[in-house]
Amino acid sequence: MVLIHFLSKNIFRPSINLTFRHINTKTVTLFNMVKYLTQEEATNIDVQLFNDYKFSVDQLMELAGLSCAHAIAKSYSKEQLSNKYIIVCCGPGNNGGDGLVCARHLKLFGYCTSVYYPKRTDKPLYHNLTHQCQEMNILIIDQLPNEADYDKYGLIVDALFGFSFKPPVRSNFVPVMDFMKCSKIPVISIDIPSGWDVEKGEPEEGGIKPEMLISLTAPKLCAKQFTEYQGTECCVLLKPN
Ligand SMILES: NC(=O)C1=CN([C@@H]2O[C@H](COP(=O)(O)OP(=O)(O)OC[C@H]3O[C@@H](n4cnc5c(N)ncnc54)[C@H](O)[C@@H]3O)[C@@H](O)[C@H]2O)[C@H](O)CC1
Repeated sequence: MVLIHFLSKNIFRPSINLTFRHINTKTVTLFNMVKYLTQEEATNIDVQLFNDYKFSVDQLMELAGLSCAHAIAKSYSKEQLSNKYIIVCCGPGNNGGDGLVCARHLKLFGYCTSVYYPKRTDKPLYHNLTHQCQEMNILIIDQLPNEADYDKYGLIVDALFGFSFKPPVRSNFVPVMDFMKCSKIPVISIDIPSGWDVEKGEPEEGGIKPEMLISLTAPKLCAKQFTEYQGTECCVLLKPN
């Protein structure tokens, strides 16, 4: 889980106190350190970062995508993936933008990287992020891989929907959701496992089961379905319960 410690007084001041209290025992758990956010709280932090702290979306997205690439590289070595592709599935919102940035940095780290971006957002930021991927020779694919090609892929990065997702998934995204659910290629989700309710978690009918969740800023309530970890690392591999 990657926690990008943005400067939100409301969220992180209590966490800092707790961190100090636990330092002597050497058993700091993430569970005790951070608050799990509701959908509304996550949205409000975003608003606060833009309006009060004057961050731009480009700044935050670059930081988010870079952190995701670091978390992935730390958890899955190039040797382990043995030249298999990482496919980054990008959605229409900022979560998809994080995915495009992440893809660019993964490529810079030397991973074979491709992007599936079915519903491109018609805004300059997204045009630029897509252009940067293309300029870096990242393969942008228009079709999901066929079953026969699944063994060319070592990882799926799920950057389809983040904290603004409202279930159920609309029909045009069902094929990519099915790909992430059924392909057996390990999935890493950025911020929220796509298709999960941000607060209640996996849908009753069964959703994607990411091997790793990268939480941005702070985990959202759905992350309680992952085991918390001990230690002070800000990036660790979590196994689903
Ligand atoms: N402060 C931070 O932590 C930052 C987080 N970032 C990332 O931004 C997302 C949240 O981005 P947002 O644009 O608000 O929304 P999403 O990407 O979650 O998706 C909106 C997008 O999805 C469509 N949509 C919603 N529900 C459905 C549905 N049921 N079916 C189909 N499509 C759906 C909606 O229409 C929009 O088009 C956060 O999670 C982080 O990943 C920022 O990058 C940096 C700051």
